[in-house]
This record gives sequence, structure tokens and C-alpha cells, in this order.
Amino acid sequence: MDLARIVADIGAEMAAAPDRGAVADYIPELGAVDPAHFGMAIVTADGAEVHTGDAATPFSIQSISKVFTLALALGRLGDQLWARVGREPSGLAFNSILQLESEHGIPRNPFINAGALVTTDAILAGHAPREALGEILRFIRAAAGDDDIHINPAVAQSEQDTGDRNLALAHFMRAHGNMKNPPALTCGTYFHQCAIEMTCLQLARAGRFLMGGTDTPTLVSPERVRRLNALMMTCGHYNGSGEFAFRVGLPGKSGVGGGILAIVPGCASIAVWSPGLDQNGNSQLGTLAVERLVHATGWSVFS
Ligand SMILES: NC(=O)CC[C@H](N)C(=O)O
Repeated sequence: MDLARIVADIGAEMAAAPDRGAVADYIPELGAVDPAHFGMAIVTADGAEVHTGDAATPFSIQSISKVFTLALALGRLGDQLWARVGREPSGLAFNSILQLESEHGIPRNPFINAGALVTTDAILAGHAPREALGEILRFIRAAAGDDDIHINPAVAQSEQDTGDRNLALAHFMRAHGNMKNPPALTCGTYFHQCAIEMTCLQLARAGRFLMGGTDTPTLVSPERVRRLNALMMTCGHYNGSGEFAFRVGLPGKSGVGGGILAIVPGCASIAVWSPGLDQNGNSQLGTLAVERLVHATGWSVFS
């Protein structure tokens, strides 16, 4: 298999694609990103790296941060975290408040906004937001093997300025006793974690620990790696998770910055970025690119 050729062909197809989706404009700073970008990077279990397009351009990882914060929170709290957040797909938009009332302030899963706010609240416990963010950045930098990973303050501010929905989710959960810190503190921390910027290459490297296997960084136990992948498969693309499993067949996590991290267990970590989103808030060309890749390589976990 000529992976370099496959990836170059995908890069050429995506660069020329006319229908690129729409950039997220509910966060004004993200609305200003050029939808013409496309980048992809793959790190394989034997350490090879293949990339195409804008793979070295930093972008806002947004909800992809939720994978790293979940790994960190589980490391800190262990299975206690599951008393505060579920493990089922929500079938609703990432920022929906609908289920929280009937389900007593317990979010369906850690990858929708409400669930990620609980995770961040758990990491924040007993720390100042600055310390919690330092811990999150340390985890991601260690996973990527790269200290040049930072928060974009303009994006964080833009989220803060338009973050009423997230604050509403946090206040609602606080009313149910499922938000231990003041919502402004937890949301502020969450906005900054979402505003972390990485390149496709950095993100693919940071995903290596989710591949499992012996040569990848062991930041979390093998059993937890298996479970993080299960949640990425079932919940990583919100109400598009079933469609992503159907088309791609890999554990994946998307963000409204247009990034996707997808894992081929034991084999590869894939990062792709194209800012235009589909109707579920998942990267339109990013999804298509990973679909093409899996078709060409046979990398679906269902193959
Ligand atoms: N799906 C996403 O990437 C959402 C993250 C974004 N920061 C928000 O809270 O709305």
C-alpha cells in the first residue's frame, strides 16, 4: 500500500472540492477562518508520518479537546466520574439542553458540551482555572511530544463573549448539584481548552496514545484506551455519530473548528482539518477525506 500516494490524492481532491460546508459563525473568531483550508496528517504505529495540504497550519481544536480532558479526568477521578456523566449517544446537537431536565442534570456523554463541562468541572476541583489549563496543556503537549501548543486568547474571548448557551448548561447542572465550581469558572476554563490550537501533525501525534500497542505513549491504561475509543465511536460526532460510523467506521472526535481526530486501533492516528461544517457541526470535507482514506486502506474497524 502506497500511503503517501493515497494521502496526496485525497489532498488534491479536497483542495479542489467545490462544496466545502459552512464555517461555524456562532463563535465570531471561527467565522473568520478561510474555508479553503484542507490538511491531513497520519502517524502510523511504526512511527511513519504522512501528510498533505495545510497539515502544519494551527487550527482551533474545539471539541477535540474533550478527548484529552476526559482522559485526564478519568486519570484523576477514576470511575467516579461516571456518576456525573453518562456513556450513551445523545442523538441531539452538541449544545442541546433538551435531555438535561428529564435526566436530572446528568449529561448523556462526555463529548457533548454539557458532558464536557462536567469533565472540566472535575479537573478544576481544588484548582484555579490557570492551573487546570496548565494541566490540560501539559497532558496534550506530552501526548504530542511537542511543547509548542498554545491557547489562542482571541478565540477564547470570542467564545466567552458568545457563550451564553454553555453558561446556561452549566447553571442548569449546578441546580442539580452536578457542577461543583461556579459556572463562570468552569465555562471560562472550558472556553480556553476549546481555544487550544494545534496543527494536523501535532494532533495526529497527540492521538498516538489512543492507538494502543507497545510503541505508543502510555498516558492511560490499555483498558481506558479501549473505552475512550468506544465513546469516540458512539458519541464523538454528536447526532452525526451513527453516520460517521456508517461511512468511516473508526472512533473519531470532531470539533467546530473543522478538525477530526480518528483512530485506527493498533495501526494509525489520523488528524484532518477543513473548516466548513455539515449540518451536525462536523467537518464536511474532513469526514469525506477520512472516508476516502478508509476506503483505500481498508482501515475501518469493521473491515
Ligand atoms: N462542537 C464543538 O466543537 C463545540 C465547542 C465550542 N467551544 C462550544 O462550546 O460551542
